[in-house]
Amino acid sequence: VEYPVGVPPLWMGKRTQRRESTGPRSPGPTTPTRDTRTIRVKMVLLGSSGVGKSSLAIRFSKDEFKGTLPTVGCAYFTQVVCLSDVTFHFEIWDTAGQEKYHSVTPLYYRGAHAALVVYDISKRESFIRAQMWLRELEKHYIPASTVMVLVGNKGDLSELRQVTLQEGHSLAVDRGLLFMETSAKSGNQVSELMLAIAHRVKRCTSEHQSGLTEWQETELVNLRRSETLQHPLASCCPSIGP
Ligand SMILES: Nc1nc2c(ncn2[C@@H]2O[C@H](COP(=O)(O)OP(=O)(O)OP(=O)(O)O)[C@@H](O)[C@H]2O)c(=O)[nH]1
Repeated sequence: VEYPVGVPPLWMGKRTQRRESTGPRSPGPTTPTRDTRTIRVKMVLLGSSGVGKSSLAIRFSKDEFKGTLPTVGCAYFTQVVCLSDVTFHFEIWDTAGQEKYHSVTPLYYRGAHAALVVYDISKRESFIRAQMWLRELEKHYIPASTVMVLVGNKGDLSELRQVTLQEGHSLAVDRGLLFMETSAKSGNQVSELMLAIAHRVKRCTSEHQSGLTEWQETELVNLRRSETLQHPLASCCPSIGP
């Protein structure tokens, strides 16, 4: 794996806890047990500008909600999700939603094991745009083994809702996607979303043998570590990233 400049690799071993957990909210994976597999998962966040991709990534990796600026190119986060017999090391690529970055986005979603298309439930336009993203992903880049997820974010803004739960659900059913409404602001359904993705990735791994990288046993340094970086090379260096 090549990491972008400034992002140190996360060392992980096979010894992890057996309880299901997703990072800081759950009791952390501080009590390693033996013989669980550790697998690296590349996950990419896509969708219009302002739908809350960065906020979701921050909520997931740090369990925080804070002011964000529009992403430039791409940002990178990590988090660990433990299932009973396997530990997933998520590498989260948070892409920029602004139109001017559209042409570089494929650099980030190629090779993704999970792709999240995010819309804002209070902005219909973002839902229409999400459908455009889904068509693009399905047509050009994403193999059947990739876990595709539709996420309706800003669920806390229900009084401003422009996209019904039923509409999101129907789109997901039509296309065979995992679907969830979340709130990065309150944290509602964010851990649940990640656990659902981990389970789906696990299932896809066994069905498709999709090339997920199993980590070799190495020194266990810190399973709870998470990193973020506003990526300085995002729009000029196609060789960065896994
Ligand atoms: N009420 C509410 N606001 C949110 C939520 N998630 C994000 N926001 C706000 O929406 C705005 C945009 O959030 P970002 O996370 O920067 O959106 P983004 O999709 O990463 O935007 P780009 O980087 O431009 O692609 C910010 O003001 C966030 O605070 C949420 O769940 N609820």
